[in-house]
Amino acid sequence: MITPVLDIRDLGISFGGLKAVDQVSFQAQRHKITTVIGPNGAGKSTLFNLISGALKPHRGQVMIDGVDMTGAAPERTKAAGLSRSFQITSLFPELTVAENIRLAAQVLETARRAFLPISRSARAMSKTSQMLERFQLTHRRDELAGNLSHGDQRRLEIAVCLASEPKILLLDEPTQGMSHGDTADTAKLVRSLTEDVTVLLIEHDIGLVMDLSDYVVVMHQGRKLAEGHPDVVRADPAVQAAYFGHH
Ligand SMILES: Nc1ncnc2c1ncn2[C@@H]1O[C@H](COP(=O)(O)OP(=O)(O)OP(=O)(O)O)[C@@H](O)[C@H]1O
Repeated sequence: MITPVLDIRDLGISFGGLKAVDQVSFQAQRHKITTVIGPNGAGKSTLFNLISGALKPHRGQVMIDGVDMTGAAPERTKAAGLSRSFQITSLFPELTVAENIRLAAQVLETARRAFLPISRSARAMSKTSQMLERFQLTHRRDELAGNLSHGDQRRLEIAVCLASEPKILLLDEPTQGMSHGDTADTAKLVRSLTEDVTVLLIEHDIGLVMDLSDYVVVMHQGRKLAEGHPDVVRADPAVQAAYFGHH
């Protein structure tokens, strides 16, 4: 049997009496895009916090590539190959575009080489150039990250996440606040990421979800309401009632 890269089993957490995530199970298949959707307050961000280790679940398990990482701190899930991009920008605005990427790529150097001067961090330097080119940011490499447009910042954030060569990328609304053109470019970019990583996405733009996702998990009031291929999920009457507001 093939081990799923991410296996969520019966995951749950409560805040006071509120079951924010309740008995949620699903698997993300390697090099595919799995998207978590659901109305506001459905538990999507909490689910991401449980997977990345920002929150410890009260029940259930998080398996990364067959290894039990339940409740492991974010540094450990990161070392296990999980990288997360936040809704709120997490770049260093006072560093250049290239420096932001190189900092993340520094983990590729062996421990012995990690503290070498920048000019001798060969792997990190080459990864940085590769990311700049792939994300069409080479012409902006020496610009301060804080001076980039919103769309470019979001793309840089994804480049930073990818620079450490993770197995799984958690993207929380990568197109939020983007123009129509930037959204289309980012969708293309996210699709191309599956060459390298497995993508777990939170996205509100339902058109984008249907275009982009290989698999959709629908959450509602903390629970998994449905899962499957985008077309199957869209046709599900329970999903239509809860999410699209139809009856
Ligand atoms: N730290 C917390 N303490 C108490 N309640 C919380 C906490 N974090 C989330 N909640 C509650 O848990 C529920 C799920 O919230 P969550 O942010 O995960 O939903 P979401 O699906 O990501 O929503 P949105 O689409 O609005 O981002 C909500 O009712 C929220 O108010």
